[in-house]
Amino acid sequence: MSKPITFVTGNAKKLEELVAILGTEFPRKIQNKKIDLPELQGEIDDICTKKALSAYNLVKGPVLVEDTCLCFNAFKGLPGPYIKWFLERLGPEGLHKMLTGYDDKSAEAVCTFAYHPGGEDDQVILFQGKTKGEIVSPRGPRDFGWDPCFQPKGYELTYAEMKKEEKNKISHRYRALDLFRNHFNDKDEESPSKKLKH
Ligand SMILES: O=P(O)(O)OP(=O)(O)OP(=O)(O)OC[C@H]1O[C@@H](n2cnc3c(O)ncnc32)[C@H](O)[C@@H]1O
Ligand SMILES: [Mg+2]
Repeated sequence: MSKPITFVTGNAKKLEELVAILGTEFPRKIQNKKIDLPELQGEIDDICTKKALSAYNLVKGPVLVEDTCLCFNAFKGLPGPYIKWFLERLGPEGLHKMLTGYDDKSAEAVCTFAYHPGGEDDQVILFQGKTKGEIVSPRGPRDFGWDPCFQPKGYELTYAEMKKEEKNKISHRYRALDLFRNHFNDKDEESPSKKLKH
């Protein structure tokens, strides 16, 4: 029997969505450790790889971490991995106001899971999912991050206004977890979609 995978996150909402998306069919047990790991500056793949390695150093077993970016196209990808600090200071209204003066309100939500299988010589594997959308004036409940100001492309509702099940069918997190799930189901080991060893 394989060891359980410890999902290390300080964010209860991420955990809630992971549990809902993976459902009961996922072949490995996932347990949670609530630690807000330090995140180094840099490009997303490096941030995630280092986050996974620091989680592995704490847990010394299979670990999973996740980092979420919100990338404004008008800002050439920023705030990206720094969205947490922008959101904390400015709120969803402020994120929308940042784009006043720019015609291009398009954005991309990017979720990267980093998995360390837990062995001393193992490498970190990344699974990345992206959902395109637009930054709008906030609408809907305020229980999860920037959900009120992100309206996915092709939808009339913001993530916050959508039913959880609906968000979980199209979200950046769903797409990343779909690759993660396939990795364990051995379906797409050689998939060309982003799955990199670090
Ligand atoms: O402990 P970790 O896993 O790092 O949790 P965190 O809350 O620090 O998360 P990040 O470092 O990935 O920062 C991402 C920011 O975006 C927010 N966020 C993440 N996923 C989101 C989603 O699906 N919808 C809305 N906001 C989200 C989250 O609350 C943070 O403010
Ligand atoms: Mg964080």
